[in-house]
Amino acid sequence: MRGDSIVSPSSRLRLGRRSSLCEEKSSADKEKPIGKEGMAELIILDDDDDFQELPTPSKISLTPSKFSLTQEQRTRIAQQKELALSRRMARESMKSQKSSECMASPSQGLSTSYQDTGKAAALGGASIEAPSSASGLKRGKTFSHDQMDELAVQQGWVSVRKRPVPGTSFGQGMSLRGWSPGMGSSLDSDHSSAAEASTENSDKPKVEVEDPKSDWQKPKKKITLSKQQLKVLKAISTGESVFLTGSAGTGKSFVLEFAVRVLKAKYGASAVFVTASTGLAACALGGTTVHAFAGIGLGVGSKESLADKVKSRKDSRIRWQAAKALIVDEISMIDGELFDKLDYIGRIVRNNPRPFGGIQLIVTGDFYQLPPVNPENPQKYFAFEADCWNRCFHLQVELQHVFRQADQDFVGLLNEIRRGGCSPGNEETLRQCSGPVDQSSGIVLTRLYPRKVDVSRENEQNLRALNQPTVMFIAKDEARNDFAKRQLDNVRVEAIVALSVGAQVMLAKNVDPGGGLVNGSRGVVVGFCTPDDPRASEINKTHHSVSPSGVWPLVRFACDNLERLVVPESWTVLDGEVEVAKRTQVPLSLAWALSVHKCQGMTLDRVETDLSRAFDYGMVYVALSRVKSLQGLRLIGFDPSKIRVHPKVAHFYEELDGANASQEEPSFQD
Ligand SMILES: Nc1ncnc2c1ncn2[C@@H]1O[C@H](COP(=O)(O)OP(=O)(O)OP(=O)(O)O)[C@@H](O)[C@H]1O
Repeated sequence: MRGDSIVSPSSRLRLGRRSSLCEEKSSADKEKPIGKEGMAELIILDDDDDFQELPTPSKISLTPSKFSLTQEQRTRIAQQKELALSRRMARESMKSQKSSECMASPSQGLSTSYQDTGKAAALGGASIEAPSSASGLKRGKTFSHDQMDELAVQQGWVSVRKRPVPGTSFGQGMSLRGWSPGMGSSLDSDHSSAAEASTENSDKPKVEVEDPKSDWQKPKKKITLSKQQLKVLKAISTGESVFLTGSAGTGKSFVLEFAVRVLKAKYGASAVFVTASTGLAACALGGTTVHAFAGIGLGVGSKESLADKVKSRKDSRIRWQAAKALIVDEISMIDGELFDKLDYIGRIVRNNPRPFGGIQLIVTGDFYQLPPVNPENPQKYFAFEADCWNRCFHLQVELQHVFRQADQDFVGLLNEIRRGGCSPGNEETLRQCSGPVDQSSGIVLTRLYPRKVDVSRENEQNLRALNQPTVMFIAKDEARNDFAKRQLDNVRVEAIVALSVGAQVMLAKNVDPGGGLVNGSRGVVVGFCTPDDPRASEINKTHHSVSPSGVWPLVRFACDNLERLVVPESWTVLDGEVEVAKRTQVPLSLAWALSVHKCQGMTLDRVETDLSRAFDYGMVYVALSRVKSLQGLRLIGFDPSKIRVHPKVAHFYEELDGANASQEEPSFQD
């Protein structure tokens, strides 16, 4: 591990402290005080204040389905409960051996509450508190699991299939709690290994916070921000612009989630814009692409013409002028030319000579991961090559402690690959990962492929192997012209989606970020709602062309194990603010296999990958670093020559290290 890890403002990187971030203030967006102890405010925010305020690109459109509970189902539930309870007890006993001041005590973990949102379900704990909203029930009264299971079904919080569907991988049946976190979903966050790793660290984490991703399936675990993470959040809370980098799994996105809360508390939600380089990353944060925020369409053209375009369009002009903080995630995929253009537009549209017109910038990403696709100007391939880059940030911070993987040997191996190396010992370790991975728990391996064509082949083969009738969904596409129509190829859902019962699927749109249903959420098709069902006939009134057979998929999602009816969604292609094309389709794609590009930013439990055809910089590193442990990795076709690092990236991080070494402030390490 390298020494200092925070690049504190060196003369090269530092800007003077800004007392105020922008001139214009309205009563609506007046800065809210965050108090002397800015971070204290940060960590005591209610979960209700959580990310529900994030801009959601679409309305919630998935509705839980209801079924009645049979005796057979009750028996199965009881079996699942026993299993869950024994797993839980084993976990708790392991945890108690590693007791730590920064984690919830095991006794806390043994009971949990149903939440008032109605999405609650039981853990394997001994007793469960009923929601206050449940009719006839008082908060605080405890119920057996059986009572709660029945209550949950009666109240419509959960639904239970009448019989298991062949090929179903999630929980193999109808358990209310058969899902264990991280079963191949990008958004499952099981912090146990991470928290354990952090407690073993000598740099005692400072602040306990509620994990914003905790859900009703798990006890709310206390998680602890590392000193570095805390330092970054403090800087952000005092209005500093920060570039936050670090290897995969160091918690960049995790810090961002808190940063969004801090900034919204400070400036008001309407002045904070959450963006990312790709739609997938943006959706995971509940934001939009940086192009959409900027109102620059595809971003082609001179910076002057783009600034004119933004100024002439009311919506985009108002957005730029209202912004007090701009968050940009996955910066590695934004090229330097575009970054300079954004800086220019900010200065011109806001009539303010400071970088980005004085907007506080929070930029995150790891340049060792995937690079920009087709950068406009090869001289400015990476964002750090932008002329404005070093003027933009008060702080450039490289997080050091990896939370995603607890095994330090694996972390060392990944860090070596990140920097383009692979020692003979590590190569041997990876070659030994070619054997089968334990799938007895029903967790299906996610296969990662460098090329999209392999992803399609694999998904199609698996669909055929189910040997179930296939239902076709045909997108309704609308476009102003041929150019706009071609842009629909970039939309995250295919023109034709073929589904069968048992198909492993992934959501292609953020439909309910608060409920965990986001772009990338994993699920399984458990049935189809037929046209005689009132819900289906309602959808068919407007979207019959999408489903010629008039049926609509019922999907059980991993995030909460609930079955939902999935209805069509629309994706639009904008040129600036003008809608030029639109696709309407069921927001699902097959998910036995994923492309490496699609999985950047995800945490996966079990991965199988063939990287012999990896072609881009950082691709091998991105694929391998998704998985939490070597035990969850099946690697076939490993070729060390496919580990590629762009020399400019290596140079950038050497400079960052150099700046670290010369900093005067005490160093921070995890
Ligand atoms: N302080 C912490 N305590 C416990 N868990 C943490 C902490 N910070 C991050 N994590 C967990 O570590 C995992 C990886 O975090 P995250 O996805 O934010 O990393 P990242 O740096 O954005 O990774 P990538 O570069 O791959 O996108 C997540 O499960 C996250 O919840």
